[in-house]
Amino acid sequence: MYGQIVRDGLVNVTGIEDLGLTSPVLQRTSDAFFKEISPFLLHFGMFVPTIIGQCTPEQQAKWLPLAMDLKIIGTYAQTELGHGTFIRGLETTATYDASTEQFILKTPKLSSYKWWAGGLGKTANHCIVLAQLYTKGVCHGPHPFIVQIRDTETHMPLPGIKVGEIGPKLGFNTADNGFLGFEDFRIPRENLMMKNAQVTKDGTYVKVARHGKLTYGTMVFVRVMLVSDMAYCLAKAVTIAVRYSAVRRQSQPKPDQPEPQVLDYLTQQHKLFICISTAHAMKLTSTWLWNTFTGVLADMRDGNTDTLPELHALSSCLKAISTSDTSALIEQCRFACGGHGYMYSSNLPALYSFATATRTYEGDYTVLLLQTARFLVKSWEQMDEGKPLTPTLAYLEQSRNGSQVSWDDSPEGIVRGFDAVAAGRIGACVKSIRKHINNGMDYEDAWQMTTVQLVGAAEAHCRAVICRVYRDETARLTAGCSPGVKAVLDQLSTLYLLYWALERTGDLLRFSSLSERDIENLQARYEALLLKIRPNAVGLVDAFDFRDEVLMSTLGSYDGRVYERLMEEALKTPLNREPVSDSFHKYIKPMMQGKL
Ligand SMILES: CC/C=C\C/C=C\C/C=C\C/C=C\CC/C=C/C(=O)SCCNC(=O)CCNC(=O)[C@H](O)C(C)(C)COP(=O)(O)OP(=O)(O)OC[C@H]1O[C@@H](n2cnc3c(N)ncnc32)[C@H](O)[C@@H]1OP(=O)(O)O
Ligand SMILES: Cc1cc2nc3c(=O)[nH]c(=O)nc-3n(C[C@H](O)[C@H](O)[C@H](O)COP(=O)(O)OP(=O)(O)OC[C@H]3O[C@@H](n4cnc5c(N)ncnc54)[C@H](O)[C@@H]3O)c2cc1C
Repeated sequence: MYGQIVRDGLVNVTGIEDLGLTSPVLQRTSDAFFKEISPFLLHFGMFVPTIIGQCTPEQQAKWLPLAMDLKIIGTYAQTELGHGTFIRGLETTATYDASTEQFILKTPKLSSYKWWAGGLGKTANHCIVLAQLYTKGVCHGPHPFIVQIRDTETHMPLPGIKVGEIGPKLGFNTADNGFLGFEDFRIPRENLMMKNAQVTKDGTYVKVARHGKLTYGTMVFVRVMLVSDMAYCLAKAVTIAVRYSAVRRQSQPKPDQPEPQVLDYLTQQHKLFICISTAHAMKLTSTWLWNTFTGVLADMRDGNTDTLPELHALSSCLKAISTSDTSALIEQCRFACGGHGYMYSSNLPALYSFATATRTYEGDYTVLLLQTARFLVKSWEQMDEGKPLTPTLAYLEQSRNGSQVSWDDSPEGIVRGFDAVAAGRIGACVKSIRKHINNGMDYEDAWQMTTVQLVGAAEAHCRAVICRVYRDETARLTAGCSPGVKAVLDQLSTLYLLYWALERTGDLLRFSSLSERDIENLQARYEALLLKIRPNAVGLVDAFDFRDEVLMSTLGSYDGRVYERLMEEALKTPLNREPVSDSFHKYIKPMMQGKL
């Protein structure tokens, strides 16, 4: 199994390399080899980006060619058995020894062991290790080190290294996630990645970066990438589910009529068409977020970190919401395919297990939304002090006078409605925190007592951002399209707004003049729109243009031969190699004969 995985991974990687393509393409082509993830994903997805983002030019000149030519294979080992979210609580230490100009790495107890790094179990021979940096008796917090853990000739763990595979998981089972412990393991001083902080030969700590969290830069990059990846995953899942729903015929709503395609049921359209819209919404939002990210990187290259807090807040909530929505909607695609959606050969289980993992890694959902909430509350307080708001929070101004937004069910009106909900929920959080403080709580406790509301406010902010970006980008990108294409894409973006307006009627009743009659109108418009989209549903998923080799699905293949493919896959299962399993003779027959 592992051998096949590595072989496929190398065919994929070297094939891309031969074509001179870059690692984002690796993502896409690896899907033709793996239903889940390549064992080399962490190498290209985190090890290489960290060398680029955390090393000096001299260090990059040493390590980058080796990594890009696969002369070394790396991963990213930050999380430990005892800590993942709380990076400042990481226990692995790197203590500088000036007499030898080395760092001594230690995992002082079991909970300090690195745990989870993809590819660490059996594939990688190097890794980025986040460790608490000690020099001259002072701890300077978590810093990144590049560490060789295996002999590049024999692949044996180096002396002082304890490394292995963590065992089966819900998914990601082609990623050999591993554990790693250090017993007084020494590395050269130069293996501290020194772009943002340095230690001189005599052990003096020199802070380079003006912003204390640039060490966390790789995580921001990956979170930005994951939004795009979720769009891609969801597009695959809804392609499978819509094509299957066009093939599947079931039940007889009208006597003497043939069984209809299940795609003709309004409830099936309700399950699936939001998935098509959401894939588009997240793809357009991810491109917008990527452009924001590259803009902030450019600012930081000019020494300006002022735009980093907004990027952290955006990447945090968009990663949280895109992964949460995708997990839920891929499961909804699985539900829409009945029993066959539960078959591994449908590829929906693998897509789900991949997406649901992404809701956790690279920052847990709740934790990241609270990061965004921290930025929202700070922005509200700055608005109260008359300071300017960042672009994505401009809508807070409308809440300054506290007047209720009048409901307008046009697409732009609905977008403004979501702005009002976000502003209202943030304001409610600020009010709650201030109430608790007035009742004698300190700020930290007042914050903790408001965290349920804060998570909701961050989600509302994120939903408002997605709605606005999706609406604006659709208008911009369809300006030059044919009327037919424009009409269909407008239907999808309007469906997204109507769907979420109906999902958030409570908030809209609270923070706008939405009435019960307005809700009835929304529901009627939504249902009518489902019927309008139905004729184009298969065409819309075909437009995602997934080859069968990438979709890897018995239900979603282009030719629609679902039952033949299900049977073909069934007959391949090892249990069907012999008509009678030897377990019959060993166990079942003796049991039947009372001999067990
Ligand atoms: C499979 C994917 C397929 C395709 C994707 C394509 C490419 C991706 C490639 C590879 C990825 C593949 C697989 C990934 C495998 C998974 C890897 C991992 O999971 S790596 C480990 C990830 N771990 C985390 O994300 C940990 C989350 N925890 C944190 O981020 C922090 O600890 C947290 C922010 C939660 C809290 O830290 P703390 O020190 O307590 O900070 P505090 O809240 O006090 O805030 C202090 C201050 O700092 C600001 N800040 C915090 N984080 C950041 C940041 N990242 N950037 C900038 N600023 C930050 C925070 O806003 C606050 O500022 P103020 O004081 O408010 O000014
Ligand atoms: C498939 C997979 C692959 C991974 N790959 C890697 C990898 O390659 N490299 C790597 O370093 N790591 C990796 N990880 C680890 C991942 O980054 C962590 O699991 C993730 O950051 C969550 O941290 P945790 O496990 O400590 O969860 P915890 O933070 O312990 O979460 C447990 C619960 O506590 C809650 N919680 C925690 N802090 C707070 C708070 N401040 N306020 C409110 N609630 C809170 C969480 O919301 C959650 O409900 C991977 C994980 C998975 C699942």
